Amino acid sequence: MTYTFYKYQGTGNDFILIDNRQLEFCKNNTKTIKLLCNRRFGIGADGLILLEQHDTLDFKMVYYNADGNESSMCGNGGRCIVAFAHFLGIINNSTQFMAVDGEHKALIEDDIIKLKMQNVPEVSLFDTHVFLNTGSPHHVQMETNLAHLNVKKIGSQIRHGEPYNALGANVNFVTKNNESNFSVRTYERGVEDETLSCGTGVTAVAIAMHAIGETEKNLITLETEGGKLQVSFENNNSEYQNIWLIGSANYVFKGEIVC
Ligand SMILES: N[C@@H](CCC[C@H](N)C(=O)O)C(=O)O
Repeated sequence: MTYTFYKYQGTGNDFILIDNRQLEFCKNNTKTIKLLCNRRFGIGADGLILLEQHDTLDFKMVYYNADGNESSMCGNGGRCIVAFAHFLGIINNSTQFMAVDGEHKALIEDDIIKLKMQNVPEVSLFDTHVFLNTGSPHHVQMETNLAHLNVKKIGSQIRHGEPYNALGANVNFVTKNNESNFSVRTYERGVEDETLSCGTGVTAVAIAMHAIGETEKNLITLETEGGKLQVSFENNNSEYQNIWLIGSANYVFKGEIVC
């Protein structure tokens, strides 16, 4: 079968998007999805996302990492699929859609997509790092020399080591620039490399920095290798609520694949 694919990126986290409302895409073929995401033998992407129909909401998002496996929530992918649904004419400037971690609301203002994330009821603090789940599991640790850090090597060791082991976690390294601005580099599980930006990752970083007292702000700017993102939230009795991930999401190109 021939499918039209669309390439989108959100602060350099790039995705193949496919309109699968007819449920024709070979979604259980891990090898094919991995090949499509390969940067030398395929289209090249950090992940592949299917837009499918949902009974009560505007659409459903199905997310696969570049390794071909379906995974947990992707924040940048969530912002990209909203831009894609808008391009397809499925939605206007606001939407409610289903993802693997539940319902999400989103708002569109030009190329800025504001995505509401699930509440975060628990943030685990350790001497060296913070662990929390923002739709995907995230290890967050502060670093003084972010620019020279070997993110792939150290991130991989942490992702595969105790206590994460085979299930793994995404690993975020952070430097504080000021009360409301932090720089972040992320090693992504399922891509098994550093990506230019991770949406659930910067969300985790903003909340972690608040939880450990590095900031009292509730609107944080995160500088990633692929650009700026913003995260806003409320903290009520140690649960983080009303969390929004804000940033650009853009169409790159389209093409055809046969599989
Ligand atoms: N790029 C993502 C996170 C995608 C999921 C992650 N790789 C995992 O498997 O946990 C984002 O923008 O949130």
